[in-house]
Amino acid sequence: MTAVLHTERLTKRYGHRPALTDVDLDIPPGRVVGLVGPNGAGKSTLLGLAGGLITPTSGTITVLGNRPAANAAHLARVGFVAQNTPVYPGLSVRDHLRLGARLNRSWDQRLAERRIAQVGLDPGQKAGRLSGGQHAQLALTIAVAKRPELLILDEPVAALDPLARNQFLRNLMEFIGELEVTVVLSSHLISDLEQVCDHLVLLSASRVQLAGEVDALLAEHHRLRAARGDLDDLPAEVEVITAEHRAGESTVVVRRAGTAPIPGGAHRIESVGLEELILAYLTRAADASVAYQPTTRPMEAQR
Ligand SMILES: Nc1ncnc2c1ncn2[C@@H]1O[C@H](COP(=O)(O)OP(=O)(O)OP(=O)(O)O)[C@@H](O)[C@H]1O
Repeated sequence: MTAVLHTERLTKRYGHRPALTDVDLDIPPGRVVGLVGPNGAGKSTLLGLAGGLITPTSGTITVLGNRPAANAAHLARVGFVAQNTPVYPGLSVRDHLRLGARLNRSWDQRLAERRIAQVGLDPGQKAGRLSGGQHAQLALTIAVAKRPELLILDEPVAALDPLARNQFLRNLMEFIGELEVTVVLSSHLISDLEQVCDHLVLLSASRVQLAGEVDALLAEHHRLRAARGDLDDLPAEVEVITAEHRAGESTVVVRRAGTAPIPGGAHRIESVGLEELILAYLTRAADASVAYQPTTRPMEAQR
């Protein structure tokens, strides 16, 4: 199956600052991919590279079998909603749909009008007068009405209130079903991603820390509880992601390769949820970056 998004050692630096380092990814078609990571992890950079807004420093990226934004026909196959997708303030919602129809050969006017009505946007309203949430809904409508094969959404729900967010995600799921589109969606709201994503990419400090199908990742990870010290000698196939020690008990999140047996020392083996899994990897990445931080004490004070 040809990957919708394929990268090999994809790297982007701004000056000396790495935004993305040696990223190898394969996103199969039909997935809804949640892209997560702390501020500055490289999420927007990855999405910008996929949308052809920026170019790599090294490595390669292909989108739908071609380089990003290769030509007009290729651009038409990708819908992109950035964090602050521009609209024309002086044009009405209806004008934006007209413009979309003129610029996109595969434009679906009925889909666009239905969506505008569903989310309660007034077609006569000037885009410059829309709220942040309404603005996001208009940008998404334009992106889906192109009937893209790949829909890239950079924190689309950040500006929405909880009710609008819920409505946005329900709408999105409806459209995903109808359009048979692959979606890559970045968000800090893990509970939202949990509702819609079947694939996960976790970035931290410019690198991919975890990637794969959500169900497979959840099946590979476990929470072990044991008396403190009983989990000190885990076999090599059982990788410790995070460990917490409290009141004589250790709680450890582990990744088990294949069918390697869980060690006998654990008195409880529990499954983990997506939020716990993501937090475990983010904690590990944050701990690693603290461990490698050079001391910030001035030389004078150290003497
Ligand atoms: N145009 C730019 N010029 C210089 N540095 C940049 C530029 N864009 C991003 N960066 C840097 O690249 C790194 C990754 O930024 P990016 O915006 O991709 O992160 P992010 O994961 O999307 O963050 P957030 O969750 O805050 O939106 C950061 O260190 C950021 O400061």
